[in-house]
Amino acid sequence: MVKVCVVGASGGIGQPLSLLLKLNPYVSELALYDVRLAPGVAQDLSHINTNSNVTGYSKDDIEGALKGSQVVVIPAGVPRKPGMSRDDLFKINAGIIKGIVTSIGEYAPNSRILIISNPVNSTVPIAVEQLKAMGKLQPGNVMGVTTLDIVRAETFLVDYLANVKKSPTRQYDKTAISKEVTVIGGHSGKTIVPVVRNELYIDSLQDQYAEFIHRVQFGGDEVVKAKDGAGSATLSMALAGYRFTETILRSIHREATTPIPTFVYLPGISNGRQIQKKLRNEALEYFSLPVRLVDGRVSAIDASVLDHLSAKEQEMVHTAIQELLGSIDKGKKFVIGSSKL
Ligand SMILES: NC(=O)c1ccc[n+]([C@@H]2O[C@H](COP(=O)([O-])OP(=O)(O)OC[C@H]3O[C@@H](n4cnc5c(N)ncnc54)[C@H](O)[C@@H]3O)[C@@H](O)[C@H]2O)c1
Ligand SMILES: O=C(O)C[C@H](O)C(=O)O
Repeated sequence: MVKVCVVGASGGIGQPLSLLLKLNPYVSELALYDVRLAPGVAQDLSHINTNSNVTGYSKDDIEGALKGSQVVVIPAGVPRKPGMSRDDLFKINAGIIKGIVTSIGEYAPNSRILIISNPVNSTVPIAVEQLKAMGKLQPGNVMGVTTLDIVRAETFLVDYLANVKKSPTRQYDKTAISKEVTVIGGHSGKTIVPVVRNELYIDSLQDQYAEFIHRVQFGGDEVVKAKDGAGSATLSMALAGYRFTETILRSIHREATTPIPTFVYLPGISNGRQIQKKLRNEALEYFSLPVRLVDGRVSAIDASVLDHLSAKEQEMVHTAIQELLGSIDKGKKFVIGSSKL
């Protein structure tokens, strides 16, 4: 049985994510931490009659929340408003993530750390560098959550295919088609690279293929615009964050899991160096790719998806890498300063 801690539990993502985790049979203890309102959210959830115990921790007790946690999920920090990029959140969220990860290094150094807070392309490097500086880094434990991009890609692919002539969706159910698409790279605009495994689908989409790619890459903007100043994706993100966390929990319980993409520190993973070569950029330290899990930790990267990329997908990977290099560098510099790089 597992203690899961949600840091940022009172927020737009934190609350529905905590609700979903309250329903998970593998969770024995759900620790909710936030700088505001977490005891209230925990009291509310504690009236649900599933087996886990829920406790809310107030601002000054992150130690209590983290101690004994095997999994820590972090949706803490500010969300975007219309006109902002995810990178605009760096100013506030970089410090928030550094602080939270420092506490994790102190109180739950062996936990799996699932980072939702944006900009993911920089917050994950911040977490890794901070743990490194503390001598507490276990690279397979630090995962940037990119699952929302996959959820979107699955949804949009089915939507587009349902509307094109000669659609193969008439022959397959939605779940089967969902398995034909994944997303690699990073979590922002052009760093998001949707990969459609079945060429038949790309052919069917024709000129809507470009539209499909754009919607996956900029799906976050659609939500930010529609929420009109009230924040960004929360409910679809809670579902995505739950899907990722559930996979980690199943792996901890020795269940076989299919490789799931996550944004990881390549040099720290067993076959990470090979992946850097495969991506033809040995300076690239982070990338999201499907990973194999052992005990809920990344044990290796499954890069088979890279072997079958179309020319267009290769071009998108190249573009993604150029942008990622800058965002990663910015995250690293925030922790270790430019002089040591
Ligand atoms: N990875 C993704 O795919 C993805 C998707 C959607 C949103 N996000 C990001 O997730 C973050 C949260 O989004 P939201 O909509 O839930 O925002 P929100 O403002 O509704 O909630 C954030 C919560 O974090 C809390 N918080 C702030 N500083 C904290 C700290 N130091 N310790 C603990 N809690 C703290 C706040 O009190 C608040 O309750 C944003 O950065 C957003 O950009 C990422
Ligand atoms: O778009 C955002 O700022 C939130 C999130 O990263 C998303 O993709 O919805």
